[in-house]
Amino acid sequence: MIENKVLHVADVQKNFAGLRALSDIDLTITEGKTHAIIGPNGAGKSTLLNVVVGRIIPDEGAVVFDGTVITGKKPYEINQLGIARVFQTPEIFNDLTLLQNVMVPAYAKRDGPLRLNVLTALDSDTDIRLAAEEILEDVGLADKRHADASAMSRGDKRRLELAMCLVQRPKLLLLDEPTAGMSRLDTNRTIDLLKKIKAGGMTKVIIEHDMHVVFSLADMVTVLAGGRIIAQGTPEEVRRDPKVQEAYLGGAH
Ligand SMILES: Nc1ncnc2c1ncn2[C@@H]1O[C@H](COP(=O)(O)OP(=O)(O)OP(=O)(O)O)[C@@H](O)[C@H]1O
Repeated sequence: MIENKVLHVADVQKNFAGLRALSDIDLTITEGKTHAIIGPNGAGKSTLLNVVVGRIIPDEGAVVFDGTVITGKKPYEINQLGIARVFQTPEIFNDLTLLQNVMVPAYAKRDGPLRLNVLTALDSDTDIRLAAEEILEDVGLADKRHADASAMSRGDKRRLELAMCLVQRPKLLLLDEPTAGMSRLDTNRTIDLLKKIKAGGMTKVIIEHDMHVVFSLADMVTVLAGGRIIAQGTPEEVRRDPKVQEAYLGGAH
């Protein structure tokens, strides 16, 4: 079977004032798979994600998404091409209801950078409203759809932000520590939700410190340390790799 590569990060380098944050990063992500990126603090994981979404321009190398070089494109252009990102800290609109929050990115995907009249359109566009309601159902927030986002728990905020990405029906979903700060119960609910999304065939890249989450979800794991890839493989291969145990797991887990 020929596997389709959705994303290719090709020989990327990034320096910050003399600090080498990313060195010789060459990484491919296969369609339909969940690919975890792990590594100790400061390994370069967030920098790599920022390069993919266009927030950071690499000094060298390129990112190819779905056959198109996206290096140098603006974040909203990359988003429109089909990459959505869930942030470590949810970026939601506190003054809007949950439903309105999910409708806003659906407009952004359809119409480009936000239209000035987006808030008045929120009440009138039936297709987008129905799509948003469906996604809220999927993430288990349908009964709260008319509540203000400001009143939500942290776990619910993170699920709302996931819904805001899913409504765009991205080809590639990037998740930056989706379970950070969650209770074990909320973590397990998030794992179940992400498994459900996986069944729908969406490709995902997930940065995660929680090994329970990584081993529950990932088909492939890339390990970064000091801005370099030190290991890649299935979760089992990576778990057994002595370099990984030394650099990341400390040999203790
Ligand atoms: N904008 C910046 N300016 C200067 N240095 C930066 C910048 N962003 C990141 N760095 C440095 O680059 C290195 C990689 O940081 P990055 O945030 O990508 O690591 P990380 O693996 O995501 O870490 P964590 O798990 O702690 O979030 C670190 O040494 C960090 O201090």
